[in-house]
Amino acid sequence: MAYQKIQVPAEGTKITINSDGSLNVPNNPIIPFIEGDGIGVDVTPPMLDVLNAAVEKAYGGERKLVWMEVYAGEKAVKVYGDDTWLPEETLEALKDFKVGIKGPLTTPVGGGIRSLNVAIRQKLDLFVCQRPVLWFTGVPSPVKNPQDVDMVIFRENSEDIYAGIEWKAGSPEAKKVIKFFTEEMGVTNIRFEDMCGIGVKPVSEEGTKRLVRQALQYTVDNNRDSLTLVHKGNIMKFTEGAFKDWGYEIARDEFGAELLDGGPWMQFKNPKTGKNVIVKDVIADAMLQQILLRPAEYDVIATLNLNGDYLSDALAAEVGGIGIAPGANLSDTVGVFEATHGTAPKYAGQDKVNPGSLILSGEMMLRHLGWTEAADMILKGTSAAIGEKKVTYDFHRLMDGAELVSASQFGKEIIARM
Ligand SMILES: NC(=O)C1=CN([C@@H]2O[C@H](COP(=O)(O)OP(=O)(O)OC[C@H]3O[C@@H](n4cnc5c(N)ncnc54)[C@H](OP(=O)(O)O)[C@@H]3O)[C@@H](O)[C@H]2O)C=CC1
Ligand SMILES: O=C(O)CCC(=O)C(=O)O
Ligand SMILES: [Mg+2]
Repeated sequence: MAYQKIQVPAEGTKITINSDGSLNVPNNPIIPFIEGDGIGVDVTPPMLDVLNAAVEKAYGGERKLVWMEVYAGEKAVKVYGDDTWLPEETLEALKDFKVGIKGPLTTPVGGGIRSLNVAIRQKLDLFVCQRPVLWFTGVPSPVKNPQDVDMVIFRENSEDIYAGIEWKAGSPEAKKVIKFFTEEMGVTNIRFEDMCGIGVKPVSEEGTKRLVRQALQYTVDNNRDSLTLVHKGNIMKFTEGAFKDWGYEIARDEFGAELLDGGPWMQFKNPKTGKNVIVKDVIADAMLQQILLRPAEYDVIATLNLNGDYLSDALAAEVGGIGIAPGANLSDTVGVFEATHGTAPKYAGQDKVNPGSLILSGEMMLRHLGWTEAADMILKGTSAAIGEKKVTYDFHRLMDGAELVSASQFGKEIIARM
């Protein structure tokens, strides 16, 4: 496709998909990136620098990432004109080039445009939001044993109330939906019908199973101990409760799991290592307590969209906060990597915030490409920079004897230690 504003670099090559579904990664892949709103200008440049340096150090001149800027959010409006927040060609490029990375994008609260972040996930059907939570030695943490926090969240990314099916209180649409519920569906407990916003929470068997399948496969491939289904199925029986039931079903039908002590927990042998894998479930509110009090008992987590959003920030706090919380949005063919945090507008443009989340999202991206040597170097450099207490404001305010560095300097400290 010929792009209107996106400049495709001449020297790069496109990543393609092999017939077995794996990525065919050339030595000079073109990687689309979105700078992001707010602190996007602060975290994206150090991320690009660190990834370039890691690839150079790992492979000499043999491999190179060829960056291609694509636009979304405020920058898209500047480049394309009024009200073009998410140009069609940005979505096309992410789909076409298969692997990309993005900074955070602003979503107004209570009105205005719907989330561009969510739109990218939904339009590209990036149904997995994978967010690993791991403590780096020396990072300040509010829990006593942060080394026990080692979890990977698989958040369903395409359904639940994030589908954005809702109507404003008092609108003719809300009134029509409420009328349908009360007159045709026997609903008697909408308390204040006249001025009542109303939303819909779709959760499907297929949507649940494709997410839990990926989480179980990750558990097997990475020889992890357990998978926990997190849900609020006691209250929302046919959405969150069904998520739990479908999750156990796929463990049974596709991974050979059997009931443990009469159930509902299950177990199966990892076919690759022989290790016993436990499949369990926890109700979401209890889980927020469990991750604080007994983090060692949790490993891979599969959950619905909203629970996953809450859990991501809560768990990130245990290992230093959302300044160091990476993630990936994945479909079977496309990956768009992004940090867990948002645009933190009060810090925008100050070269102050922690670029660690986006840098570690880049680390995940390199691993996704199979460029593990470069990915390992980023982990090494990040761990060493923190270990030597060269940290941004978020860690500095909680660490004794640390040296405060800017966002860009933190990137340089990582590069110096790779
Ligand atoms: N995927 C995405 O693009 C996301 C976008 N958003 C959007 O971002 C906007 C702002 O959301 P908000 O709720 O304020 O959440 P943010 O994640 O943007 O910021 C909340 C707080 O987290 C801390 N923080 C965030 N990023 C960093 C960082 N890189 N380094 C250090 N600390 C950090 C800061 O804490 P402190 O004040 O303690 O220093 C900040 O005030 C909204 O429009 C929201 O919709 C939100 C989440 C994800
Ligand atoms: O899209 C947004 O504005 C918020 C998204 C979010 O909080 C998340 O994905 O963790
Ligand atoms: Mg969030």
